[in-house]
Amino acid sequence: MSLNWFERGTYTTPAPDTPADYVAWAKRAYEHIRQQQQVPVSEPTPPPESPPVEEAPPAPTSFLARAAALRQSRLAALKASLVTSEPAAPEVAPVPVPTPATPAPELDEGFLWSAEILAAQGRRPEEVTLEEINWLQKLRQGLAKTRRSVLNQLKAIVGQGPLDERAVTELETLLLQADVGVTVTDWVIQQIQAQIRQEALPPELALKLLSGLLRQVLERPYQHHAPNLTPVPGQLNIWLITGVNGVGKTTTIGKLAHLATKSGYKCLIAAADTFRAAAVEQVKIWGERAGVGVVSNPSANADPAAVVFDAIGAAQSRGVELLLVDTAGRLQNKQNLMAELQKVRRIIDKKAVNATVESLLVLDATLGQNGLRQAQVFTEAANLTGVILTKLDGTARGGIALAITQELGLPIRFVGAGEGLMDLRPFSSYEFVEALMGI
Ligand SMILES: Nc1nc2c(ncn2[C@@H]2O[C@H](COP(=O)(O)OP(=O)(O)OP(=O)(O)O)[C@@H](O)[C@H]2O)c(=O)[nH]1
Repeated sequence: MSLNWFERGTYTTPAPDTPADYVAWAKRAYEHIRQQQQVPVSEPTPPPESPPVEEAPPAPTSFLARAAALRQSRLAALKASLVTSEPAAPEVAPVPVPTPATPAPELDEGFLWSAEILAAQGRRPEEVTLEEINWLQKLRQGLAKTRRSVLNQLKAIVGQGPLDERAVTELETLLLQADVGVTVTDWVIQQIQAQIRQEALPPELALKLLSGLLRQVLERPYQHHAPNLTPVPGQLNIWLITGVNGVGKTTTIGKLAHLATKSGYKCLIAAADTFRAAAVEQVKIWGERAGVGVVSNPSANADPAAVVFDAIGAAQSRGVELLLVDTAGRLQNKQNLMAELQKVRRIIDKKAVNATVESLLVLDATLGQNGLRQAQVFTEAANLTGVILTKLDGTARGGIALAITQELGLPIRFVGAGEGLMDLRPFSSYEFVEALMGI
């Protein structure tokens, strides 16, 4: 099977020890990606005229400035080493360079940051793909608003030195502003206070402590749910995709279908949001983009359960492994919504006895705490097993991810950070917190 894009995997390679090792790792990953693209490594990185580090920027004083300067110097070292280790340009007639499927990677600060995140998780540079690097950069850019509006101030507080009571109060305000929610904020503050009562924390350790606490909150649902959500190959998996209209359900189904086909799964979509005719048309367009068939019923206001019935039949006869079911999301009438989702569920349980069923709620991150209230309704109606958080690219409320895991007790399974086919990936608490807090 090809690379499984649903798997987060646990990697065993030890993370690099020193900053220099991280640079070497990034260099190998960069060269590996360039080789995969069959583009000569030589042309895009002109030697720095004079190493940027030696251009004597004003002496950084704060912890944040020092960290940024350190990253810049690593980047300069990485570029320089790439240039010096190149073979001489071959003296052969130019061979037409195949057009790469995706543009050549930029060896920039974003690449280095992404490489560090992958290396720290025990990945090997030879396994890394450009899509992963691009995704991490996208996630980091997506969370930039949250980071800038709130968390940069937050880091400045913990980065200034030992935390006093005033700093703790400021921390509290900032976490609430990021839509982290009262419960999580209280818990984080309690933990931090317990720690600073014992010792004054240097800035680096205070930041680490904070990141660790945020990760703990995001990972709490794994006590009751598996940490990964991967379709079981060779059997039918049915994922019910629920959520209010406009949160990005259809787009998400298209993106999931794309991940599935890329990973080698046989995938099918059931257009069971029959309430709006346009919804069926939209889902068909996404199905086409992802190269996945769509089962629908052309008659107006067709019974969604009947569409699901037909789709299960088609899935079983075609050996489909992942059936994605688009459901209606109107909330005007909770009873109807509940009855409809329950009917769909009954059909699945009857007709696909052995299928692995997931019920995933799509939430729009830009709605912040309001999204959580919608979620309560679906929790009652749809027997939810996880959440997909969309539109992280357009919000300063990225902290809502923490409120979701805390308040709903459900794992975040995927995050969306853009409108393109590739802009959705399985959730990783490590990557999320690094993108949120990353310097
Ligand atoms: N910026 C951004 N936009 C997104 C994302 N996901 C979806 N969208 C946009 O959100 C809008 C609504 O997306 P849909 O997929 O149609 O939402 P829906 O929940 O299916 O809504 P209905 O079709 O009305 O049921 C579209 O313009 C999408 O392009 C995301 O991760 N980031």
